[in-house]
Amino acid sequence: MELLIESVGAAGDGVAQAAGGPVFLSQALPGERVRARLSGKRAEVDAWLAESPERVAPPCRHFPACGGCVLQHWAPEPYAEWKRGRLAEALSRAGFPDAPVAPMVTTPRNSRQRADLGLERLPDGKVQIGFHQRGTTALVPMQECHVLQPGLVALLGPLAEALRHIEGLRRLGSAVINMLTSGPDILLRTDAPLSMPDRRLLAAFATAQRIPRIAWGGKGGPAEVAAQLGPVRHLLSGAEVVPAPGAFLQASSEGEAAIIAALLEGLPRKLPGRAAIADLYAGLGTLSLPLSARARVTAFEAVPEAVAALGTAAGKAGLRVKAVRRDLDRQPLAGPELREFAAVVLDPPYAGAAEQTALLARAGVPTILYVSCNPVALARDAKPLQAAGYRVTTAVPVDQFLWSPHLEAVVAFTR
Ligand SMILES: C[S@@+](CC[C@H](N)C(=O)[O-])C[C@H]1O[C@@H](n2cnc3c(N)ncnc32)[C@H](O)[C@@H]1O
Repeated sequence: MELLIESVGAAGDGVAQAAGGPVFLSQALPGERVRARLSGKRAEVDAWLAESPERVAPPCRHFPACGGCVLQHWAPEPYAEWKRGRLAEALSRAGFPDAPVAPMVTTPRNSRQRADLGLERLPDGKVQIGFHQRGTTALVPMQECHVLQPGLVALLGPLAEALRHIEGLRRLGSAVINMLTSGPDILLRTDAPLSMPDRRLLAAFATAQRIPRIAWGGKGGPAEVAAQLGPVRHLLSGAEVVPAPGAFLQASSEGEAAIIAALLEGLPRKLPGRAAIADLYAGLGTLSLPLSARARVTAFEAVPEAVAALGTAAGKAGLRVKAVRRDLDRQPLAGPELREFAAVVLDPPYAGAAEQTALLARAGVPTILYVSCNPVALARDAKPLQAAGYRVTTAVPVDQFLWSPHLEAVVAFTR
């Protein structure tokens, strides 16, 4: 059948209307006409009858097989406007149709400082490293990448070669690589324990590649250091933090700076002298540390290693940040304990923070700064704020994950 693509959906696919309702087509752009075969809710393109003038040549040889990027074929301006529109739509769904959504802050190519990659041993013993194919568990072995930092990509060939000789990797594993101030920091997870020769091999690899630390863990288990050649440190707004292996970092330092700038912009110009800010889901303190320039900060986070790292970093730098371990799903901040805060920043994981936001709304915290990586959760979590009389004063979309459908946003709600 012939289809006209009307829009791009939340997952980055073109959307057309067929007799039975909307159908989704990979790599199709608004205004394009295609001849396609229907397969459930999806359609496979047989022929492109009219192409969009917004179509561009994807820069990466792995596109579209690699699941890391789905929108490399779209020109930067309409792509940016589409992402901005997703934030406007999410806020509109929450009851804020007139929210002042800023233009999207873009992040450069080759700027991502953190990658979570798959590992797979092939029948011939070689090891492949890469992102997964979209919607499958199959790996696309990475030879180039236009979103990750070049230094990170350059490590992958030598890492695959070293892992070839590691007995602890039987078939499948993963590697989180954080590009820290002190150099690459690698957390390997494999399907068998490391042997002594494995540890020696990893130490030799770390020496050859100047990698201060390689850690290892089983699937989902605790991580242990497998090779440590030097100190590990990372600068966050000028403060020196020692992240645990695999620790959460914002995807790029440019995106991190944009989020911090949007937060500082969203805070009231004048905070009372004794004012305090709460930073919920604080991680290593990426946001708490710069916020402490405006007021004292209490940072709440579930992961004990992150709480310890932030507490130590703030103490050493003499910053007014108190780090508190707390599982905010089990024990969200509520009622009287919220009264001391002039502003609350929250940066929850993908699932959002439904209960916590409802409690913030009920407590009437004057300023709530929501850092979201999921517009669907944001739309849901912002509803109680609308019902409690909050308005959106600033809303900044940040393209932390270039060419993916993921959207990061910083939204200021005030009352
Ligand atoms: C999106 S990250 C943000 C981290 C930090 N704000 C930053 O900018 O680097 C979400 C953080 O929430 C933490 N987290 C996840 N579930 C949590 C929970 N139930 N209670 C408290 N923190 C949680 C994670 O450990 C992670 O550090």
